[in-house]
Amino acid sequence: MVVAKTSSAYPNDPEFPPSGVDDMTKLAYLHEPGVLQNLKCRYDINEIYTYTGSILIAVNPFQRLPHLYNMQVMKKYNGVALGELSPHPFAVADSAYRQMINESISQAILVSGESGAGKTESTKMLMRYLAYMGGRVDNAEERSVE
Ligand SMILES: Nc1ncnc2c1ncn2[C@@H]1O[C@H](COP(=O)(O)OP(=O)(O)OP(=O)(O)O)[C@@H](O)[C@H]1O
Repeated sequence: MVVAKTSSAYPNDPEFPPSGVDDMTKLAYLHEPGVLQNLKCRYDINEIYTYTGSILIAVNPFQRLPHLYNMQVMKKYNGVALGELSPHPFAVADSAYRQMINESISQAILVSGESGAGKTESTKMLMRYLAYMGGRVDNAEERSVE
C-alpha cells in the first residue's frame, strides 16, 4: 500500500511547499484559505495554472507569457495524460481531443469566470491547440486551421 503524503494548506505550516502544489486535491484541507494561499504562491512565481483534479484554474497574469504557448509547448502536451505535465489549457484541450477521437463522443469544455478573468484568453489557447491537432497534415502542403 502506498500512502501519499499530503501538504498542509496552512500558510504558516513549515510543510506547506513555498511554491504551492500544482493540484489542489493534494492539499490536506481543501478550503478557501488553502486554495487562495496556494494560488497566490503559484502566481508569485508566474505559475498561473493549477489543477483541482481535472478542473483547470487560471489566474490572470496581467502580462504576456508567450513562452507558455509556443509550438514546442503544444508538441510537449500532445498525447500526454492530464496531470502528467504542468497544468495548462493545452492539457485540457488534448484530453478532450483524445476522448473525442478514441471514444467518438462529443466533448465540451466549460470556461467560466468573472469579467476580465481571462476566459477569452484561455479559450484562444484551447482553440489554438485544437486547431494544431486537427489541422495537421502529413504531406508537404501546409494548411492552417487556426
Ligand atoms: N493567460 C493570459 N495571458 C496574458 N494575459 C492575459 C491572460 N488572461 C487574461 N489576460 C489579460 O487580461 C485581459 C482580460 O482577459 P479576457 O478578455 O480573456 O477576460 P474575459 O474573462 O474574457 O472577460 P469578459 O468576460 O469581460 O469578456 C486580456 O485582454 C489580457 O490582457
